[in-house]
Amino acid sequence: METLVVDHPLVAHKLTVLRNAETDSPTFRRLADELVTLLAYEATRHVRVTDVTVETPVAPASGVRLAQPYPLVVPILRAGLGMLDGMTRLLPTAEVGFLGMIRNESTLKAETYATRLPDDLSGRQVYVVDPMLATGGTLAAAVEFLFERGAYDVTALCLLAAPEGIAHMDQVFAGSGRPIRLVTAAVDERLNENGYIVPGLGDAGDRLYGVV
Ligand SMILES: O=P(O)(O)OC[C@H]1O[C@H](OP(=O)(O)OP(=O)(O)O)[C@H](O)[C@@H]1O
Ligand SMILES: O=c1cc[nH]c(=O)[nH]1
Ligand SMILES: [Mg+2]
Repeated sequence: METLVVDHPLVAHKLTVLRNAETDSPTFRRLADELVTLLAYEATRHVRVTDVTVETPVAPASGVRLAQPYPLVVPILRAGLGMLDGMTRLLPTAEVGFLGMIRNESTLKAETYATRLPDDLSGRQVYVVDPMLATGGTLAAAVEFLFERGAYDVTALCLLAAPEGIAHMDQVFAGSGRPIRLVTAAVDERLNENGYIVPGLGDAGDRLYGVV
């Protein structure tokens, strides 16, 4: 998996506030939204465009516009919803599909409880948004699902990633031949015995939406 850690002082600043256990939920939501827009700028570097010519008030100018079919953005519920608006702000013509997944906190295995995606993703560029890549079980299952439906490539935007999760993705998709990219604000040290990212930011879903 091609991994890009966005190295920028504004990203580092916002991430530091997100990590702080004293940051309240409204601030956490706002900063997650701001951060994803900064990550999305890098994550869309490979978005497909077609050449066009427009008439400026002065002369013809060569340019580009987003190619069709437009990209598909897939938030992984629940925490990924906190990154959806920031993503569609940058890609307003994108379609949105939904994957509901939850990690069983005893086994750390991902379970899928909802899918609302186009049946045929042939040729589509897909952007998966989920704040946390921990063991990698959730993202691997999501990417497998998207490839089964024909996705052309998948770019994951995660606020934080663990080395174990990146290694898991590399192992699962070794030799798959399909482009998979990760854009993240930081790769942290490790996972703890409960599968939480260290130092991390805690449970992203709970910090966005409360403990349910
Ligand atoms: O890499 P993994 O070990 O699979 O863990 C990462 C997953 O855990 C979190 O979701 P969670 O299962 O807590 O669901 P939630 O969004 O409803 O809180 C996170 O948003 C990822 O989806
Ligand atoms: O640190 C972690 C790991 C998985 N899910 C989270 O929300 N946080
Ligand atoms: Mg959670």
